[in-house]
Amino acid sequence: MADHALELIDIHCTFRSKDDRSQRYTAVADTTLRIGEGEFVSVVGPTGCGKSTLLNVGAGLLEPSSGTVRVFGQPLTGINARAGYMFQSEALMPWRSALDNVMVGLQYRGVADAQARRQAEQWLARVGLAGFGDRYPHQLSGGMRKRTALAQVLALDPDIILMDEPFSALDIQTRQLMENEVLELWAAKKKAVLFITHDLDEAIAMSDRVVVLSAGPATHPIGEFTIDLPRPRDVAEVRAHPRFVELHTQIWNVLRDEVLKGYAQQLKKAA
Ligand SMILES: Nc1ncnc2c1ncn2[C@@H]1O[C@H](COP(=O)(O)OP(=O)(O)OP(=O)(O)O)[C@@H](O)[C@H]1O
Repeated sequence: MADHALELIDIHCTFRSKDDRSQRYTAVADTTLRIGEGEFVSVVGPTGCGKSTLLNVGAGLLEPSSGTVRVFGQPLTGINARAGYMFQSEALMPWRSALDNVMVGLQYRGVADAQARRQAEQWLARVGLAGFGDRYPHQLSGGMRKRTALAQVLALDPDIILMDEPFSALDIQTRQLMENEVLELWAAKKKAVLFITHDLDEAIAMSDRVVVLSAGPATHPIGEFTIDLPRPRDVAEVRAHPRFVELHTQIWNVLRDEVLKGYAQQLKKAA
């Protein structure tokens, strides 16, 4: 069905255990996740449950042990060329200026230098960094580096955007500013977004749909909620909406036990 931008169908992912190489660890099992064209879907789950694993499968960076990935109806083989990714960690090249960091993906795609420069400048301006193109990553604040990374992804105009806790390292005010900016840019272009987060408030404030994953091993979806809050949204203001509070309670009721299980597992691993 072409009305899905990304489909992960009956995905299983097993890894060799880090502690005992003869053992296998099933991180993800029986997981089906579909993202419609233009839909903003968040995946929440306890720490270490398999959120990034699923995102990597959607990106084509990790081949699942079994299951199918489809991109606009076509089976995915290799890297997902219709997707752009934004990860938790810094992806900027420290030896390149902000402008060069945004330009590099365009040049790699064969865009001529002058045009790549023009487009990169436009994208830096759109994310609020006009005039900062000649700064190197170490000369930018954490929020500015995230904006540069966002411009880098959006400049390539991907049909699917995969985001793995992109703002978790930011202070709360910068984070909310960035979340609102992402929502504005998304509303203008309506790309399919798969957004991974620990933060239930962030997931509800941003999304059309929130999928809750169980604690591992064999993580799988255990709840799915349509977020019927009005748009456009301001992520700070929407938290006071009575429907937000209601949805938060409903989702947290599903998530709470999994978070406790995940936490207990982390403690056991650390012992
Ligand atoms: N390449 C790998 N080899 C072995 N185990 C792995 C590998 N990648 C992930 N895992 C394990 O699979 C599980 C899920 O990891 P994953 O990073 O997907 O979780 P997560 O939900 O994104 O974590 P976090 O919330 O901490 O970001 C973890 O137990 C992790 O140790």
